[in-house]
Amino acid sequence: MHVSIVGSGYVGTTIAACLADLGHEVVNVEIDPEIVDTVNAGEAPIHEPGLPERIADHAGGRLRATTDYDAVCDTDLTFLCLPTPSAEDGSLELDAMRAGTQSLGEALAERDDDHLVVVKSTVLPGTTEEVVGPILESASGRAVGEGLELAMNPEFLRMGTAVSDFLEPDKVVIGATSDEAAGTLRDLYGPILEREETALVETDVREAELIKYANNAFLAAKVSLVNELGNVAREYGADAYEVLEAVGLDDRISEQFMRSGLGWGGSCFPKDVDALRAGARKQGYDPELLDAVVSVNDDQPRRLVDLLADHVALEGARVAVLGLSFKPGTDDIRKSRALDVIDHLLDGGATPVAYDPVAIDNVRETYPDLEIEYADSAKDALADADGAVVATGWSEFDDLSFEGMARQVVVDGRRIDVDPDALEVYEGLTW
Ligand SMILES: NC(=O)c1ccc[n+]([C@@H]2O[C@H](COP(=O)([O-])OP(=O)(O)OC[C@H]3O[C@@H](n4cnc5c(N)ncnc54)[C@H](O)[C@@H]3O)[C@@H](O)[C@H]2O)c1
Ligand SMILES: O=c1ccn([C@@H]2O[C@H](COP(=O)(O)OP(=O)(O)O[C@H]3O[C@H](CO)[C@@H](O)[C@H](O)[C@H]3O)[C@@H](O)[C@H]2O)c(=O)[nH]1
Repeated sequence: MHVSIVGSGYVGTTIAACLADLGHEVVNVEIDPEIVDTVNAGEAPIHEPGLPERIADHAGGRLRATTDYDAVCDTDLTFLCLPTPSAEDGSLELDAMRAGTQSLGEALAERDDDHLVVVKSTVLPGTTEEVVGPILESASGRAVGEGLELAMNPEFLRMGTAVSDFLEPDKVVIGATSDEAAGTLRDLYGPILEREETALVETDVREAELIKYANNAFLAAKVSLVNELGNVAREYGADAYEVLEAVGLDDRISEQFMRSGLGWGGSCFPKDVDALRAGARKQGYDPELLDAVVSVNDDQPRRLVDLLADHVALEGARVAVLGLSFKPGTDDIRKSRALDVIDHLLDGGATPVAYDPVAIDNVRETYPDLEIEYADSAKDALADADGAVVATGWSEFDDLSFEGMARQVVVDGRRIDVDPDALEVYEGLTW
């Protein structure tokens, strides 16, 4: 099929390369010309395992990128992979969705062929039918249901494993306004749906929209619960990892998402839980449990720095910060807990010396005024440091040598593999 994808960020670029891999002709429509040039040069604009080789294989062939919305006219369907960030008050902000939908609608006005528009972005119930649909209709002069179809198809891929998550998902959720729209998506995902492990969920648009938020809220809540249990375990002098490993053997609970420590960050959980909380309040419901999920999470970085401060006077201390990305395997630093750790260290008067294998440039560009030092390796970050905090669980931190530190005081928010007996102080946040 011929597919256009509006927005070539983490999701749009990944699914474009994967759909090209499945044999579709794909064009990314993106406002950032630098991203467009990068994709057309056969390179990945983000760090994501499996993506560079796919873009290199298909760019100039089944995959291209452009800033020109007219490209959608040569395609059968368009995915909207636009950002849906939080506004100041945590509510869902739809400016980019509105602007992108308007441009898409204007482009589609030029053609009267059948076209399916699929909302891939995470949006609250009602957004697809009450915001996207009407903008499309007014900008295109066409009516939804009359050759212009609308669907919502949330995405569950994770950063760091985005390619395999997309190609080998647990489920594909299709919320369509017509059988025709659902059928087009079933055809598009043919090889993915043929896998025995892929469940197909066909539902109404509103349910599809909410499934995505419920999924993320559930996972974020699980990690916050695990962190609360971890904090309690530590007070009892018990190892939360041993406790939760046993708990996870219960099929009803599962072993996944059981890593306690510094908590959840990233481009999705924080904004999606906030949007759901704000949305629920707007509907007249007070989401007390979700509020607690956030406050437990918000406290973990401070707890980690307090733990360090039990052993090292922060004022004037040189502190190695190991890891900056919000999780291993990605250069994404959005709402990374490492940044909160850095803020607390700075508040305490310490000098953070940060190292990350792939995310340093993103931090430098995003926070040019951040008064920290950067190191080219973990070894360099640790050199002469009075203490170290582990903020992201990159595997290269396992079995790291802490030699060269002024004092071998290590506090760990991610449970890396270390030999505690080889260190002056080793403290785990929840063990
Ligand atoms: N990142 C994830 O892991 C993930 C997973 C599932 C769902 N989602 C959801 O997918 C959506 C996109 O997320 P993302 O992480 O890819 O965002 P992103 O910020 O990485 O990418 C969005 C892209 O859209 C481009 N853009 C903005 N306005 C545009 C316009 N008017 N026309 C064309 N391009 C425009 C931006 O330049 C950017 O490259 C969000 O709703 C997010 O919640 C993200
Ligand atoms: O046991 C765990 C598992 C995760 N995390 C943290 O939780 C955050 C999110 O991790 P993960 O879910 O693996 O990464 P994301 O790429 O943010 O993916 C989530 O957000 C995406 C965007 O909505 C969804 O598509 C995915 O299904 C959902 O897992 C990260 O900070 C992790 O460090 C923990 O602290 N402990």
